[in-house]
Amino acid sequence: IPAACGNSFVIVGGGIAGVTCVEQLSSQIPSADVALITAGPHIKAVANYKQVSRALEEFDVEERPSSVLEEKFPNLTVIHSPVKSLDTESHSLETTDGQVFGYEKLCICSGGRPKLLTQDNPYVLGIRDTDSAQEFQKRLSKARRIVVVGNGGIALELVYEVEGCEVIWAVKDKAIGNTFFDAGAAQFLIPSLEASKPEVAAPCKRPRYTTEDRASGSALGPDWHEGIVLRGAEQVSRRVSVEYHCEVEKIFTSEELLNSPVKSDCGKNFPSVSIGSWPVCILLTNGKTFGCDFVVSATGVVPNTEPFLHGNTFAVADDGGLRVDDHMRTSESDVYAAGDVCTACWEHSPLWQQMRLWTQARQMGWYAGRCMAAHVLSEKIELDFCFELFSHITKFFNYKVVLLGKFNGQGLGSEHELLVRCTKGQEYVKVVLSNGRMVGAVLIGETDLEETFENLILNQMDLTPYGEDLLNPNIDIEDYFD
Ligand SMILES: Cc1cc2nc3c(=O)[nH]c(=O)nc-3n(C[C@H](O)[C@H](O)[C@H](O)COP(=O)(O)OP(=O)(O)OC[C@H]3O[C@@H](n4cnc5c(N)ncnc54)[C@H](O)[C@@H]3O)c2cc1C
Ligand SMILES: NC(=O)C1=CN([C@@H]2O[C@H](COP(=O)(O)OP(=O)(O)OC[C@H]3O[C@@H](n4cnc5c(N)ncnc54)[C@H](OP(=O)(O)O)[C@@H]3O)[C@@H](O)[C@H]2O)C=CC1
Repeated sequence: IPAACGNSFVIVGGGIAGVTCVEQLSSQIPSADVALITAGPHIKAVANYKQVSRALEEFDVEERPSSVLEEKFPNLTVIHSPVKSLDTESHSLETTDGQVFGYEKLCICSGGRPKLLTQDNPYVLGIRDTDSAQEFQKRLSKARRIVVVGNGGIALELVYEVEGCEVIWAVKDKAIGNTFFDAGAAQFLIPSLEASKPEVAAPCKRPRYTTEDRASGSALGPDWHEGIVLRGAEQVSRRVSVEYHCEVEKIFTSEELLNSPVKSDCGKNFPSVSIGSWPVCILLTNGKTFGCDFVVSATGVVPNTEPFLHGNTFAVADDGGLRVDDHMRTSESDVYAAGDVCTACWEHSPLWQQMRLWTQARQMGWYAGRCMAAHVLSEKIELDFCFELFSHITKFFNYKVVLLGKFNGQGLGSEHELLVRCTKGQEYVKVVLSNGRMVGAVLIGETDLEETFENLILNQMDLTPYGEDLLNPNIDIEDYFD
């Protein structure tokens, strides 16, 4: 092993968490030597950052050459090579191209990878980065029917965006979108799946993930599908059938199918299709079988700790993430972690929970950078305000979606009540109250309520006297609480 060259700070991962961490550290201690080691040729950076309210933020994400970052921070070196191994005892790591780096403080921001239903099945795809999105697009262009498994963010986006191909959507739950909302919101959204998609009026400001871009390894993010054509081989618009309350029993390739007992079932639901015409067939736990061109496994992510962290004794959470404390420190000394790779294991604010999202990757990266700087400068630092209240803005089925606090009553058991207001095709507003105080909200559509509700959640005012008037559309709630 060549002698390790010493860097004060090393950050692994050029996604949003890693890059934000680098930016924060380099701004706070401009004289510090910082190395960013990342597997892909590009880095991801936050652009057009906008603080929508105290807790809500919006930003675009740009894929940039690393030289842009190096020009901005002269003491930064970016290395494009995957980390192969880490030795926390000697405070050094080695990349696959044989370079060895020492560190005073290290931050691991290696993200996550799709948690696939099954490994090594060529008919089961996951979507994570530019490469996997391109592979999906290529396969889709020749597909007549796909099966999407999973009920979270990627599935919600795909079933709405894919055209020219029949989509069978298999969900474990009794309603769609269970990671983001409840059955009421799902009912509000379902008609959008049956209607045709509205024309997109304004072009997307964010960079498109074109086929020229090589994979960066970083996760895709907001609007990733707007840069690519998600069209199958058929001349039909969107056609989605939802299979509720089921999981995958088995996935058969056509060869396996020829000798399998489910052979006669396959095609039962679609009698006009001969069994042999599909390359793969999926058997669901509700007893139905579907032949299809391929299966999309949109079944979540696993933190990216393999294989380079082997040989160390990191404490790992149940979800596979590196456990971090309220200063983003892992269990290994001088090693921090941020973004999808880590699991927040401090005692959470009653209104916050971790979700592996773009915003949290930025916030954690930024806070980890601050903590690393504070620790070398022997300064005190307290958990940042951004971990007080969970907040997320996104878009599903072309509706603006805002989630605040315990938006699904997470962890509240039966100790909560719900107020709901819904206007079909326009808005869905749900408020979660606990002991008369607002603890969460789901706002779908242009409700304009996010700032007021955020304040009501943060100030924990007793709302009992207002009763259902809280959602009375004839009362201007903003004035009410001024
Ligand atoms: C299809 C899709 C759509 C999404 N849409 C949204 C959305 O609309 N809103 C939202 O909030 N979130 C969304 N997300 C989630 C969001 O993209 C992630 O939470 C976020 O990008 C995580 O950032 P990260 O920096 O932790 O990890 P990543 O972006 O995954 O970055 C990890 C980095 O580590 C590098 N790396 C990995 N292993 C090594 C190694 N051994 N050595 C060196 N480098 C390594 C990778 O190359 C990469 O640069 C989406 C995710 C996907 C997949
Ligand atoms: N607009 C946005 O905010 C978007 C965010 N993302 C983020 O990107 C990441 C990846 O997205 P995605 O893959 O959709 O992950 P999610 O975590 O959002 O959703 C995964 C879904 O798959 C279900 N699931 C897990 N295992 C199985 C299984 N074996 N069979 C059937 N269903 C299963 C989960 O159910 P259960 O929860 O019951 O385990 C859950 O409904 C997530 O962090 C997500 O938050 C992605 C796209 C858009």
